[in-house]
Amino acid sequence: MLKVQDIHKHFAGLHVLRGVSLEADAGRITGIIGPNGAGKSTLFSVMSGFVKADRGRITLEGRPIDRLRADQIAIAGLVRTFQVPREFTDLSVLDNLRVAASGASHESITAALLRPASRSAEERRVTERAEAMLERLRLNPVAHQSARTLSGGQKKLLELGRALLVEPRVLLVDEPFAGVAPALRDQLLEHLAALREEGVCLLVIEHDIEAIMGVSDTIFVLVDGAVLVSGRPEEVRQDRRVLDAYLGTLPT
Ligand SMILES: Nc1ncnc2c1ncn2[C@@H]1O[C@H](COP(=O)(O)OP(=O)(O)OP(=O)(O)O)[C@@H](O)[C@H]1O
Repeated sequence: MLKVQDIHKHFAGLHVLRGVSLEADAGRITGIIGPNGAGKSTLFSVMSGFVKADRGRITLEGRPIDRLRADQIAIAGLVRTFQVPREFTDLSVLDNLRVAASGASHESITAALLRPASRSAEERRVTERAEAMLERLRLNPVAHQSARTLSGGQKKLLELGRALLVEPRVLLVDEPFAGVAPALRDQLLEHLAALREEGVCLLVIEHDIEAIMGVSDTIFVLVDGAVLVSGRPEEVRQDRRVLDAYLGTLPT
């Protein structure tokens, strides 16, 4: 589904990505781990078009996407979430989801403006999709609260919901469990597993090694801007080079 080949990126003389290549399949969870500063989030930014690579190629189902803008890449089917959720803090939870649902609307703005009657039908459809997502994420009790009042875990759920309303085929999830209480962490894990069942191609960056090893089909270990090791979680866990990269012990 997603093929990343030989990606390089410099920031002000710092060689942050040094020839990263990886592949990820539909209906699979691909975990990306690595020490702080390894380049994991930069890799997501490059894949999703927020940052342009200096060199390299990215294809989505064989179609090159590395020259597209972030919005064009989202339309092509690849969407990312952020380590620090980027919700609209002044809007309610429901309205945050409505904005995401309207962005994903197939009806063009022009058509809606030309046919006002259909606009309210479109608005109803947007609200219905947002409400269905509220339900799916069990965020109904906080639907009318402003997003800034949410807990860390609820913000991660909202961020996931906003991404899902774009109906991605490839979803990049950046540190879903950071700052999340155990109960919501389990809920987030369930959502990731459900999305895999639905055939979404998931790539997940995570420092919680136990959680990511437990849910991933394949793990890539990024160290100093390059893939050090990849494989099934149980293989990666025992790899000497991985243990060395983590100074002898894998964090939990
Ligand atoms: N926009 C930027 N300008 C300059 N340097 C940057 C920029 N973005 C990232 N970097 C640098 O690139 C390196 C890799 O950062 P990145 O956030 O991709 O690492 P990471 O593996 O995601 O780390 P963490 O696990 O701590 O989130 C770091 O040294 C960081 O300071």
